[in-house]
Amino acid sequence: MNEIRIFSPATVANVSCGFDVLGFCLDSVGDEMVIRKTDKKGIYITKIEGYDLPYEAEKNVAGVSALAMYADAKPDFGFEIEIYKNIKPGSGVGSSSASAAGSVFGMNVLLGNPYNNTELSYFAMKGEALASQSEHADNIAPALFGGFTLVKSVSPLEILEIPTPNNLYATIIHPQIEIKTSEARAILPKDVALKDAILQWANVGSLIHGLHTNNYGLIERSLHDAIVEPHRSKLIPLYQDVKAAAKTAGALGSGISGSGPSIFSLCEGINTAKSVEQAIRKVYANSDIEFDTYVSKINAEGMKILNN
Ligand SMILES: Nc1ncnc2c1ncn2[C@@H]1O[C@H](COP(=O)(O)OP(=O)(O)OP(=O)(O)O)[C@@H](O)[C@H]1O
Ligand SMILES: N[C@@H](CCO)C(=O)O
Repeated sequence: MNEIRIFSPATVANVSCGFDVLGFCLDSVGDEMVIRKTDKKGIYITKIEGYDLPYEAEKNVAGVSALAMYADAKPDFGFEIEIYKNIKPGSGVGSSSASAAGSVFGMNVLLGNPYNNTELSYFAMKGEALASQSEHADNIAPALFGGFTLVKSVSPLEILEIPTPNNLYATIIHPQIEIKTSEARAILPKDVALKDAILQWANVGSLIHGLHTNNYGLIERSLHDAIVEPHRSKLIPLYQDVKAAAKTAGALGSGISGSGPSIFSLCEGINTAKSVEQAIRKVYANSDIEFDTYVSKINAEGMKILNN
């Protein structure tokens, strides 16, 4: 195989209480990428469609992750990368991660799969760091592993796969503003109060237990963020109104998707997810804010090969 076309999924990071640790994969939105071998050694981004992004490999997250893997693999050929971007950069559903993870996933297949998903996540984090000025894997991991993931540690990198209840859906609303992850990280406090930390790790533990036991009530009671949301929600217009409308329409809970501005709601069943979508659309419909919404099942597979 000398060329591969893939679907590289959008992802939701943090998942309320799990800042920089938890994430899940979406299946209704993602980028497409083509990676092909070339005789010319090195990494070359040869086509970008959808959004205006750098062609220089060192300035594009897809190229940075690819270069990191290339330096380790040392093949006697090069790779060309085409990016067909559907995920708006700065939207909060892992646009940078879809590129960073997709390039190394595609290269790995063309190399005969010498690396596992944790090793691929390591390379992809190098690309993610270009976008967010920090190495975090909570979008990268669900994009590569699929489903829900927990990043146990970054150094050494250890990623845990968490079971996904089969009737869990996500409703996403994306107000058309851009929030760069690097900026949304810069406003966070360096220290947290012990009482908030206790609440946070209690919720992370109970959320994980709820996912393991298909306990939707426990998932609902765990979707709270005492540490990051109070600072970042100020960046998102009508955030509290969206949360309230989603809850009234039956959502288990809502939170900021990644660094925002997208807002996710987790729902039991597709009918509830669609009702929540209708309810939260009304919140922005009465404002001058452009937005889009979608409902997505949790994508248990992650990356998809489109040309095999
Ligand atoms: N291939 C790429 N895809 C997306 N963004 C890229 C890419 N290469 C460089 N960038 C830059 O990375 C930034 C987007 O990453 P950022 O992490 O801020 O947003 P996001 O990934 O969409 O959201 P989040 O990480 O919160 O889910 C933009 O400044 C964009 O110009
Ligand atoms: N955990 C990261 C995810 C960014 O998508 C942050 O919130 O800054």
